[in-house]
Amino acid sequence: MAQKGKGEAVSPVKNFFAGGAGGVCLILAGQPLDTIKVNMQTQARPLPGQPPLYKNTLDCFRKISAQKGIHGLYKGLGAPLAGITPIMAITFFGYGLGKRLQLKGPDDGQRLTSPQVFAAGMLAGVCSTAIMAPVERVKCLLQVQVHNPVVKYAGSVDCALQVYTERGVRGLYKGTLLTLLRDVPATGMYFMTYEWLKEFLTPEGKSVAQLSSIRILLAGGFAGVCNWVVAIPMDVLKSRFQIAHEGRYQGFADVLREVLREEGPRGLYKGFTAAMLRAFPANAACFFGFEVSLKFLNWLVPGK
Ligand SMILES: CC(=O)O[C@H](CC(=O)[O-])C[N+](C)(C)C
Repeated sequence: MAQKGKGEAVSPVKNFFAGGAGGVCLILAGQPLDTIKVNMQTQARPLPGQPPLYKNTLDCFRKISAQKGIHGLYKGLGAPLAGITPIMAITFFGYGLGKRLQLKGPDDGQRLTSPQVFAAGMLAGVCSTAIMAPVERVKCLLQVQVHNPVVKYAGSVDCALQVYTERGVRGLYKGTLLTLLRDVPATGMYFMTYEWLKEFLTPEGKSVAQLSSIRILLAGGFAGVCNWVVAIPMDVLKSRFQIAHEGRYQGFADVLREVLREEGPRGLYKGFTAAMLRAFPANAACFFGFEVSLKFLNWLVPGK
């Protein structure tokens, strides 16, 4: 494909702050559908002859909002807001670092190829897992408690403290391998799709840096969808593993076996619709927030 303009200068530090702002936008736009996704993925198997608790995404939305109000859909918001902001900051930092490591200099004008962008994205996935794993653990525990009659956790901090008191740091980091397996390839896909689409959507004779807001939203939205197409099977296993009682599974192979035995390969795509419905607006908002913040930072502190 023809190169549309020079490669932009990359500053991992500016990426860090702009990524944090993108993370806030992502959560505000995507949290209700994330709650639905996790509840769909983790609902108990119905007894023979009984209907499932949630028949589909819409049914899950109706039941949770009828039971707990719209507030119920924002349950566990504290943890992702406090967690996703640094996660996205680190993700974009790792991505910037991955790009910088492959460039000759911070603004050498070279554009990275798609595999190089994918590699930078994978590095971002490794970096973000350090925070992503415990944040996802707390978030999943809180989200599934929505349909429990007994409220065990009063909120994100209480949940993190209880898990820490009962199981220590290992308890908080339960599901780290699955988080890595989910996010390393998915984050590669995320950034590769975004950069490719930005280039694709740039009109001939224009530079990628001049891309309109609507096209940034489109590229970001589709990047989120592609992230989840790759991530969802591992996400199903991760969510189940992270909410399971101690000793229920020996490892993730156990969870995989159980899902395949009980539900077949379709079970690995549970919550797919909710994940996709959330992915587009959440990531469109995220990349838009990121690009606007980066422009602002470049105006505030020109250069690297
Ligand atoms: C799983 C996750 O958090 O995905 C992020 C986007 C989203 O929809 O939440 C992207 N990324 C994995 C790159 C952080």
